Amino acid sequence: MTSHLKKVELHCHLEGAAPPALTEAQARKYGIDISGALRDGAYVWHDFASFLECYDTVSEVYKTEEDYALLTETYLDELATINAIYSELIVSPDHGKRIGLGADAYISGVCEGIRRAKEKSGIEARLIVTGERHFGPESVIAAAEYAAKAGNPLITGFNLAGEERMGRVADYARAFDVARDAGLGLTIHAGEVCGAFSVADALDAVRPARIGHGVRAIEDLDLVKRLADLGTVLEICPGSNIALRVFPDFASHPLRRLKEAGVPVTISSDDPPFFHTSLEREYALAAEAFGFGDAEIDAMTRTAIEAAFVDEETRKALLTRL
Ligand SMILES: Nc1ncnc2[nH]cnc12
Ligand SMILES: [Zn+2]
Repeated sequence: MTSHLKKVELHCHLEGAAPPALTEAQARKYGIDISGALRDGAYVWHDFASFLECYDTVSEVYKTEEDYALLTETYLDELATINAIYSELIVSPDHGKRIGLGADAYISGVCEGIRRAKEKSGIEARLIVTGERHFGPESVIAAAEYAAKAGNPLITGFNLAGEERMGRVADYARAFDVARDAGLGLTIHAGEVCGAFSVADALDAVRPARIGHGVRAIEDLDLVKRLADLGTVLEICPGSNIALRVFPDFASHPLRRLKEAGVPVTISSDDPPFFHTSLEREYALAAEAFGFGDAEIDAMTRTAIEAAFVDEETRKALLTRL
């Protein structure tokens, strides 16, 4: 039982957290046929590439500032009911631009959702702006420049997501220079679809404080030691990894082995309804599938707070609440 534990998540894509019922209502509101991406209350995809397509299709039904406020508020309200005290949401102002809403209105809607949720439950949230590899290096640089110039105190990090098989991390390094110079925390999706080399790439080209997933580092034990020595924090999303068949089952998932090798690990949900999961289930899995006790799970939550992209005052307050 992990329902009583305080929870924190460092890795959740905002549009990836859209509840199917809300997406259905949005599609109806705009007269959009969503049946290719959402059927019988579940998102439809069959591999990583079709998951990314489904994700982009779902994103299309969130169109206005208020749609984004509602989506953010809905997700954070749900998190608050399971004892979550902090969430970092991965957001794509680029998407706001693509749909004609504009990056500022997109972010402003998300911030309004954060404000509403915090007013009700006290839940804290911050935003990690992401570039998407499959839209190319120039769009990733533009996302970093937007994040750097926004001057929005809730934007505290920069990420690289999307099709991991497209290009190498070095192709996107300039975007991370921009983000680093602006004082943003850095994290990169790596070692999810591609093997250990992509995690090594991330360390060589950017050396981020955190890596999204990173689980396939287990294929190279020297690299695992390097992660442990550097203290690079992994944002591990076991349910996502099983749904995307990165590993065949929880018994072969390396969460425990990475932790025992001294790599700082944390638990997140990634794109919960797409992967038939939730932060609540990920915490339950930590106990039931991986055999961690309450104290070990609390220690991972503490690691997450210590690695969070927040100001020191907020970090201290979160540690006190834990
Ligand atoms: N798990 C994932 N990996 C890469 N890009 C993503 N975008 C949304 N979810 C993602
Ligand atoms: Zn992700």
